[in-house]
Amino acid sequence: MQKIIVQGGRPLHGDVHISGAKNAVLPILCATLLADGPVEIGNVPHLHDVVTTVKLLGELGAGITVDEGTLCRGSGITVDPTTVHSQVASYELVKTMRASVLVLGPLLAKYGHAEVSLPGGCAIGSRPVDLHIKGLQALGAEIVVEGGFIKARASRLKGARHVFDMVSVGATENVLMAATLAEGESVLENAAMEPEIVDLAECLKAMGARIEGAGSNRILVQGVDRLQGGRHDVVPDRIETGTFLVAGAMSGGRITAHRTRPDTLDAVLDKLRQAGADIGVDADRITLDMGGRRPAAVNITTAPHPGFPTDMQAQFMALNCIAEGVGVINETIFENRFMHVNELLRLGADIRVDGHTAVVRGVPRLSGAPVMATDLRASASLILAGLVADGETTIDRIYHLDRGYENIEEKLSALGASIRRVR
Ligand SMILES: CC(=O)N[C@H]1[C@@H](OP(=O)(O)OP(=O)(O)OC[C@H]2O[C@@H](n3ccc(=O)[nH]c3=O)[C@H](O)[C@@H]2O)O[C@H](CO)[C@@H](O)[C@@H]1O
Ligand SMILES: C=C(OP(=O)(O)O)C(=O)O
Repeated sequence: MQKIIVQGGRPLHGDVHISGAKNAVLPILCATLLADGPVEIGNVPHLHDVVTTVKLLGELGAGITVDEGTLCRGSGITVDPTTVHSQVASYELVKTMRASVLVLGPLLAKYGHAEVSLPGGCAIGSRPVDLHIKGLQALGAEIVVEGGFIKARASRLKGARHVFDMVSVGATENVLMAATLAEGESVLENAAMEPEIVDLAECLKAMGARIEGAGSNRILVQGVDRLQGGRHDVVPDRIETGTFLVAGAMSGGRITAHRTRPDTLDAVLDKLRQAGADIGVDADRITLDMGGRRPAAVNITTAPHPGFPTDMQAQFMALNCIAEGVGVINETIFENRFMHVNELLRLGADIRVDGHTAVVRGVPRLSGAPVMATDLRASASLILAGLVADGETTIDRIYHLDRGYENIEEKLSALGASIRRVR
């Protein structure tokens, strides 16, 4: 089992290059199933979740070509869906990565049937898929849940107006992908507005889909008979960007994140400014300068985009742990996303949890200790805390981290952190 060892106390300075977004590339890889020809995807991050998705597409029969380093940004993956011969996504793969459920809409729309294992819950919450199912049913699919599988059929999906009961990123993605090949017009109301939805829509449009309004809560899709191959570069990862900026802020340093998209990070940048950081923004660059200051505690309530992202909650919890003052964090998206609290307590943090609310009283110093990663962003928060703790912090179970951060140790080392992976 691999571990990460961090020696705390070094301010971070310098430049970091941001990778393509995990939460954009996974739906985009699934969307390639809709095409009648090869789809080339650029700026693909090297992540375990990407490997799992590629494995799933391979199991369905798609041809996969990986072009390492042939593109100036990230690597490229070409998916040729013309050889797909199976419409069944097995439990073995879906259970390791819930984004696999995003093959449901594309397979159903393209082949008229699909069987996808129910993803089940995960450490951060129960994560149901009823909204995905209801949205596809609105397009005319017949769906039963049987033997742990979602079994869907439709001779051809039919465009419809559908209002999502609540904002769901995954359900919006699944239904949006399915609607591209449905007959006639679909109107998706109360749609999620995340930048990853916009990126998915851009990729679908490059394949010939007719979509308007992605990024707003009302998406219009004119169904087409077929989608062709195309090419698309994945949007930079706003959560990776935010994680590095928080690391800079906690350490009192100055860092510049390159190849990012500041316009996807408004809520996070606002909170960093409130914490006392000077933030400079360019078209594809963000510079954070803390000038050696200790951050001020910030209050946070997670919400669908453009609200504060749940995927940045754990990292800001780490910031509040060493901030001046008291920060109150409300988690409204996932019922169990405070798994990092007990580990942060082991480092000397002062946190009290009551239901969905955590009250964090900043302490001047944390002290290094062995801790255990429980999920992806919890792992990131423990690294951030370790970077400013006295002495050594050892983080166990870091396989969670490899799902969503490309070369995090190398990137942090280049900024001056003392961090290494041991096997
Ligand atoms: C709105 C939101 O912030 N979504 C986050 C969610 O996306 P992800 O797509 O995983 O989750 P959803 O956006 O679908 O979930 C939002 C909420 O809706 C509920 N729900 C969802 C689907 C469904 O069929 N039924 C149902 O009740 C969920 O339990 C949750 O409380 O996790 C991702 C990974 O952390 C984040 O990148 C997304 O920003
Ligand atoms: C929890 C996350 O991802 P997933 O939905 O893939 O588990 C995340 O990106 O923070």
